[in-house]
Amino acid sequence: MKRGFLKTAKAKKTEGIALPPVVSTPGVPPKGNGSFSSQPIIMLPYGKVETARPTEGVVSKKAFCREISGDTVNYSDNTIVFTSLPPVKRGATLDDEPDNWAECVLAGHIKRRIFSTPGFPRPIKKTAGGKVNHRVRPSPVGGLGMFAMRPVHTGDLIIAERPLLISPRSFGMAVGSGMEGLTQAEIIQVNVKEWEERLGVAVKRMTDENRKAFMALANSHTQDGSGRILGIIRTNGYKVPGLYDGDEDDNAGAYTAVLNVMSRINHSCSPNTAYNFHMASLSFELRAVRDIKQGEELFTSYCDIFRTKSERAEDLATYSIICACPGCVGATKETDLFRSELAKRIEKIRADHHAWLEDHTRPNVLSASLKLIAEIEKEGLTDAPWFVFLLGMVENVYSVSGNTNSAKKYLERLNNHCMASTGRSLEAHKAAAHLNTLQCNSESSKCLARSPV
Ligand SMILES: C[S@@+](CC[C@H](N)C(=O)[O-])C[C@H]1O[C@@H](n2cnc3c(N)ncnc32)[C@H](O)[C@@H]1O
Repeated sequence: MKRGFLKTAKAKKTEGIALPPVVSTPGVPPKGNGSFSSQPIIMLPYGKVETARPTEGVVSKKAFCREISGDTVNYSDNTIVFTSLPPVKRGATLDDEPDNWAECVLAGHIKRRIFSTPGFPRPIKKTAGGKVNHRVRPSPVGGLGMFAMRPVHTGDLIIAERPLLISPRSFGMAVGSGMEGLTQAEIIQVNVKEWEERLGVAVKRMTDENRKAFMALANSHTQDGSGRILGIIRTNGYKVPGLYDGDEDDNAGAYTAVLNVMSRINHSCSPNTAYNFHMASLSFELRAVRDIKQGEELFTSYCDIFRTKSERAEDLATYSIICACPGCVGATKETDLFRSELAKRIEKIRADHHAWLEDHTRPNVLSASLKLIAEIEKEGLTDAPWFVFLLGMVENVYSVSGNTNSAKKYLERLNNHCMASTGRSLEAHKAAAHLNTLQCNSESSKCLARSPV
């Protein structure tokens, strides 16, 4: 297995270039502390894009790779590192490393961050009883999809998987070096071509098996100038929570992961699963956000589902998806309003609940919470990051009122949903304190966005 790094060459000027908000993309070589936030963002095109003039022969930047040890972490922050994580022995096979490993294109400081995660590299989590809970097969929605092999309950782990590839979501765009006279579209093309070559270094480092799986993934970017690898990343990438250059909420500095199995999951605006990224094991975990029947298709959301149908449609166009999920087919003005105002409604109930906790002569929030839980379930939004608040408040009211049976039932639901949305049980991360720190506003849904990005 080759280990190497590729230094970013100097260009006269660089700008951030990033894909539309919900699409995963390659990334910008970070400056200094790796912040891209001050860089202007240019969205990569999608759909059918006419090529202007051929840009053959125009070179934006020079780059080189050299072999180094996978355990090395003393890079400068703005070195782009090509590495296998967790580190594997040269020539390792999946028999040696059954949990697999990810080929990574990372800024030096990101590799250090991963290495400094307590417990890294942990083995990936196993499903209950080691059972295989999913299957990939043709989907009525389009191409292949993931399906439940057996009934799964809220919070159950469906699959834990290491990515095939982790790479930055944006990349620095050189606008000098012989590119005078080119249009912006042409400069983007030169840079996209160069980025494709760099990504090719990481893909080449994969085992034959992993490379074959990677190259077989869907590509909905065949006509917009993306190379094949970039197209696959844009179609299948998941934003990697916790890995970012600069600000966490700044999509330009985010990283994206492509997975063998989980990248086969299709989109729904009323998803039945949620994903988490577990840094210590460098793996993604997919869990059910409601009970799922055997044979049901599994879905995640590729966009912010707390937006209106037309806003969601705009986001999904970058994947060439015209969504026909029940949430879109049955969309009305009321459901649009329900989705976009959900966070606010929960926040209001939380405020009323706190007031009740201070003064029990005030009305409690039981009926308002139960009503909203039923509405959320009907609209299929149980992966809302704020859903746990409602369950927690119902449990709390029952508990304070001495209704222990109902309190127990809601505590169990709360625990399952906590598991589903955070990957940990309530107890495991002292959730009472932790959950209270989650912001109950639409921003939190964005930063917790679980979709392929
Ligand atoms: C991450 S891949 C999902 C797996 C893909 N179906 C496959 O065959 O590998 C994303 C692509 O799947 C298709 N897709 C996913 N969800 C869809 C949906 N709800 N409706 C139509 N097409 C969808 C689109 O072509 C999209 O670009």
